Amino acid sequence: MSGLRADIEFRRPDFTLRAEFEVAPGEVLAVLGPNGAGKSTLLSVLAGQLVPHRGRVELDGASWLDTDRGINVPTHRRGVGLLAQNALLFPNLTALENVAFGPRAAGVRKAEAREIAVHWLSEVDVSGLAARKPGRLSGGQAQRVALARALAANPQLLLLDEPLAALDVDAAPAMRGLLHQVLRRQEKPTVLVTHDVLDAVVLADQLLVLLDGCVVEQGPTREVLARPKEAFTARVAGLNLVPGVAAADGISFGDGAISGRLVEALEQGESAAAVFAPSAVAVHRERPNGSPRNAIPVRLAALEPRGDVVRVRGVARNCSLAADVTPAAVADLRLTPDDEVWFVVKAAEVAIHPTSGGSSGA
Ligand SMILES: Nc1ncnc2c1ncn2[C@@H]1O[C@H](COP(=O)(O)OP(=O)(O)OP(=O)(O)O)[C@@H](O)[C@H]1O
Repeated sequence: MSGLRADIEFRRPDFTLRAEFEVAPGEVLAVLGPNGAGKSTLLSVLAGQLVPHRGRVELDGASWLDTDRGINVPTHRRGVGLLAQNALLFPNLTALENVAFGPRAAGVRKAEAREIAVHWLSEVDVSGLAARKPGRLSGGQAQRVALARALAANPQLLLLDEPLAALDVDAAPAMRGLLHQVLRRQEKPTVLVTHDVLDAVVLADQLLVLLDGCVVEQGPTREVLARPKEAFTARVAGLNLVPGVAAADGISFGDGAISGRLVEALEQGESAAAVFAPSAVAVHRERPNGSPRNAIPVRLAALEPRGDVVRVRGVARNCSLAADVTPAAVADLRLTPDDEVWFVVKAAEVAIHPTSGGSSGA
């Protein structure tokens, strides 16, 4: 089979990681989980830096690791491209020389390695910085060069380890948008470790949630996040996420629509999601008349006290949604599970993100 297949069991005295997954060529798998869940351990096993007690890792049918057969291909022969939190560029080389380094190390002639580097610097939108050394690059620019360097080596497998975590709030969205563009053109499998659910929404086709070394959720990103089974996933998701397809000023979602702010340019019909916070949602018994706000029909599932507010959970066309309202509002509206209500949210509070994957989910 082509793509990545892994079945791993890694033990430490107080910790065991068990995970089994496949990532098809061109697909992105996001691994999400709290501190200590085992995300870095999993990446290190894929990269060959840690050897598990039991396991198999295969890429395009070639075995990288098979503990039963005593196979363990060393890191430098796995063809893994790694983008870490920090760019880790060679300080004495220019951006261009940093990117050309991988091809040169693989025996490509100087002029050709330079051409490859020029191509990848342009793919990540930093052609103008080719002659600069890392000391004169911003964090976001350095991370783009590091991405170009990882891709220029023509890796069999791309590993992204919290690639946006060290960027400031201005640089992270731009880099996320760039990764979205670059990864959708990739033909190799990618594994992305992240704390940020938005990275999974925008970049990943598949999502694997780890808790204490165990896989607690696994499946298409939008399905897992729209219908989280685990409280942890619902909490990290923390945001309402409605999968659909891009429409004029938002998404269409079944026979309804949700308007919002486009985070990136989107073509109509492209797969997209509307993302908004539970605190932005008001709950109404009747559909508000003549209001420009979004109104989504919801069947209530549960009411959970959370500090000063009550989290009202409901389901709209198979998608779990949450609203945070005051206890007084819950009492006024006499909300109880199974009620049919309207979740109302202003378009200005809704972000429309492109999402990975071909299926519309609408
Ligand atoms: N070098 C090590 N030696 C011993 N135990 C370790 C080592 N590295 C990690 N651990 C432990 O293994 C478990 C998994 O850690 P891991 O770093 O894979 O988690 P993580 O999900 O990447 O966490 P974070 O989000 O904090 O980076 C944790 O219990 C951690 O304390």
